[in-house]
Amino acid sequence: MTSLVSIRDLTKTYQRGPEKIEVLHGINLEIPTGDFVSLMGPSGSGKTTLLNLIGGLDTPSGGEIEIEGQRIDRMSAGQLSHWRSQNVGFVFQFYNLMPTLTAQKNVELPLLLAPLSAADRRRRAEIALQLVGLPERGKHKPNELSGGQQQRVAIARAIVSDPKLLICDEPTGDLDRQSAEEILALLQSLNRDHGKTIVMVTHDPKAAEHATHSLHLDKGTLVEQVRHVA
Ligand SMILES: Nc1ncnc2c1ncn2[C@@H]1O[C@H](COP(=O)(O)OP(=O)(O)OP(=O)(O)O)[C@@H](O)[C@H]1O
Repeated sequence: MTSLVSIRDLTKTYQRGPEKIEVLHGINLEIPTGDFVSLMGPSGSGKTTLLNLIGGLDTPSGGEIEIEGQRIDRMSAGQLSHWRSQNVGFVFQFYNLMPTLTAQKNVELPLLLAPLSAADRRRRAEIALQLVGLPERGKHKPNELSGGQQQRVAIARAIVSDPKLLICDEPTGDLDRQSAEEILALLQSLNRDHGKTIVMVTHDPKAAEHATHSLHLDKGTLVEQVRHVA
């Protein structure tokens, strides 16, 4: 199986005042195309740091990150931002929707820089909202939607540019059990039926069970990798 993500000897050091703190200590990891990977571990173990490096939101202190054959650790800030917009969709715990915009306009946001007509943007956002099960909520503002519905809008925004990779940081962390299960089922369907490779940080072992593969980080080191039987 080919890898979508190849990570070699990855380190990340933060400067805190005069102190340098290494939070990732030489991670080696292959994520095959089509995997749904959960990333678990204690608070402060480096999960979000690793996730942000894979998604190109931050740059490593050492080592290599290759995604679909592209060395993203060697890209300039401008190249990385362009690469992200074409290749990665992001889903966060608190949805990060624009409160003044309708669901439809929130989903259209990542398309504003693409060479598309307004009608094409509208059509693509409608398709994405249909895919997440919210075809009739396009005109609603985020505060008129439940948490689960807001997360669906955020997922529609993440997939509207058709990226291969979805990066999810605690996507169910703010939801009740039933809404969480619905969001996890949606992520599973995007993985199985639409070929998205997903990397998801979670504290919830039940959420991790929906993944095909679990990784465990402890104090900046990968300590366990488990492949789930489908
Ligand atoms: N920008 C930063 N500057 C300095 N230190 C940071 C920065 N970001 C994270 N850290 C530190 O790096 C370590 C790992 O943080 P990270 O957020 O990756 O952990 P985590 O496993 O995602 O934690 P949690 O489960 O609590 O979200 C922590 O000690 C954190 O304080």
